[in-house]
Amino acid sequence: MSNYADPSSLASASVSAASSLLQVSGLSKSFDNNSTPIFSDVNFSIFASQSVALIGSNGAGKSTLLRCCLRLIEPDSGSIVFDGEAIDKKSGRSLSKVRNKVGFVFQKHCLVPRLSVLSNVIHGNLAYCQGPRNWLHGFARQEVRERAMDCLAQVGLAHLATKRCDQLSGGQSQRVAIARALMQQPTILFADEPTASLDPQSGQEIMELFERLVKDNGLTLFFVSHNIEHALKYADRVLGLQERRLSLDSVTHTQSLQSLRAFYG
Ligand SMILES: Nc1ncnc2c1ncn2[C@@H]1O[C@H](COP(=O)(O)OP(=O)(O)OP(=O)(O)O)[C@@H](O)[C@H]1O
Repeated sequence: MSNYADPSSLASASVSAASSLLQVSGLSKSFDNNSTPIFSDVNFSIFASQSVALIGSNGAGKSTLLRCCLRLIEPDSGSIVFDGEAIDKKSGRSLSKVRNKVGFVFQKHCLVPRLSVLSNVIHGNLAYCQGPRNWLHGFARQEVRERAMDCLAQVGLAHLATKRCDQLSGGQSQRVAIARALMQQPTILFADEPTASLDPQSGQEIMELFERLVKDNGLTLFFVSHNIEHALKYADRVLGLQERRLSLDSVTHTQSLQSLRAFYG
């Protein structure tokens, strides 16, 4: 487990923004004006090279919270400091610049089915490209192609570079999605239920891949999961949304399957 300033309590928001990669303070969100918020006054910090799991029942607001952290969904109130920069008031290009530091992996990997694995990974570089020519890997610069191959090697799929994505298994597709996210050279990876559609073995392999990326590459991981065994095994810290609050913020080694099951009530 990584060493970090202790977030074993809800006090993590008091740690200074300078020491955290992502600091969220007083975040609230409701979808309809004046309706009961999905969550309110959420405070937490994520530190570099940490793996942090976010758990909670269906509908607790996990995906919404993840997206609010980058203002992909606009929060109603609260402040967000990412990599030392307040992003509350940013817009346009300066907000995109911050978002480019974040790799996203979803339950549904959203690959382009008819394109090759390599082309899909190269798409991860689009944020850094000017013009549409780079959309096709045939036009991508050699260094970009080499980096894409390197990302594929990191997820163990270099040998499938030329295969079409609609010929991959679910686990392989998720690896391609991770390679595509790595192509962005992210500071942090946000993963929303990355193993939910995978069988237990493939799901574990994906979590082991994340673990390696955190330990060996120093990547920071923020993942949503309903799998509390994964949360305990692969996260340094676990956050839990319940009854519209972030009511759990704990290092995982003080938690157990029993305590996390109890959290679900
Ligand atoms: N765009 C939207 N408009 C209105 N309500 C929404 C919207 N997106 C989400 N919600 C509502 O917000 C609540 C939280 O949804 P969210 O998807 O964040 O929960 P979750 O904890 O990720 O759920 P699950 O574990 O089932 O994926 C739900 O009641 C959902 O219906």
